[in-house]
Amino acid sequence: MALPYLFIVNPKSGDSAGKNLSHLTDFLENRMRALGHVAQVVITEAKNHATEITRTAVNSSNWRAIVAVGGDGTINEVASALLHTPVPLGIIPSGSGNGLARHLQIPMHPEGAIKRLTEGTEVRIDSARINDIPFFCTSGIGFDAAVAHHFASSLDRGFKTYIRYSLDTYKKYLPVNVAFTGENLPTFLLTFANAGQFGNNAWIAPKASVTDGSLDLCHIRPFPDWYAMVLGARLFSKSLGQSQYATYSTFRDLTVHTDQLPVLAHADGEPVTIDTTRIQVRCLPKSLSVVC
Ligand SMILES: Nc1ncnc2c1ncn2[C@@H]1O[C@H](COP(=O)(O)OP(=O)(O)OP(=O)(O)O)[C@@H](O)[C@H]1O
Repeated sequence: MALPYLFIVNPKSGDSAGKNLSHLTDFLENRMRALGHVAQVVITEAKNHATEITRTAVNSSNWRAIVAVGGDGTINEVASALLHTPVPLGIIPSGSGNGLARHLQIPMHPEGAIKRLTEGTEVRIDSARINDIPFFCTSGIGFDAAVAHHFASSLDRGFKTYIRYSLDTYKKYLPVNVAFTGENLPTFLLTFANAGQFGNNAWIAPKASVTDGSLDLCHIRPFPDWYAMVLGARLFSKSLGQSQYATYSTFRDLTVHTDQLPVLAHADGEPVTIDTTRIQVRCLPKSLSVVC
């Protein structure tokens, strides 16, 4: 008999305050059954629960795929437990930004995402770590981390909330000094990108590839206030590489020093606080299978 799929649903992701969970569960089970597959659906009860569910599932059964139904935070929790295993990750995007799903061109609509899940191919992609914290899409210190920390305090999610919190953070934000590759630079933002976007088609590293065995480094130095709109426009038109304030390179292993403790960082949009001034970021080539 064909192996079953396990769907792990985050009820708190995206614009999901009023998400009808029994409707979603029925939809996933019925749609999969109609396509001739067996599906089991589990709903998370707290932060990090998805990692626990995945770890137990991988150790106790064989699965065709374990599917994160949520945003980049949910993917991070599921994928962390699938690293270096043969079990592939599936994605049904239902987060606020869905950066990795968009990068992989997985349809945003559940119907299309299920079709991709059942008909797509398995690809071995890179993952990464900031210190010992795994990430799959982007991580960073500076402005994007400040937004992630601010956003985490919000009860609302979704794209509009991201924009509101980004503008709010910008008004109070002060650039930091960061040392990397032998230079100490005033920094608005320093992003480590496995995939190309933060989510919502905000392309921070348009040339990033999840299969090239390296991460893209995007450094944006402080800019005058009038330039913020230009930067925003460039972010959403995939042309940040043409900005005079942005510098790009690629790396496999990078050491970053900052004099601000604790360091506010993010991993896939989830706020992370680091207690060391020395930060190590490294790529783990081909460490995760994804159906896409
Ligand atoms: N049952 C739950 N109760 C509360 N929080 C949860 C639960 N399940 C998961 N979470 C947390 O919800 C947070 C948000 O999840 P996720 O990142 O998937 O959605 P999002 O932030 O709306 O989307 P994106 O990351 O794509 O912008 C994560 O930090 C995750 O750990």
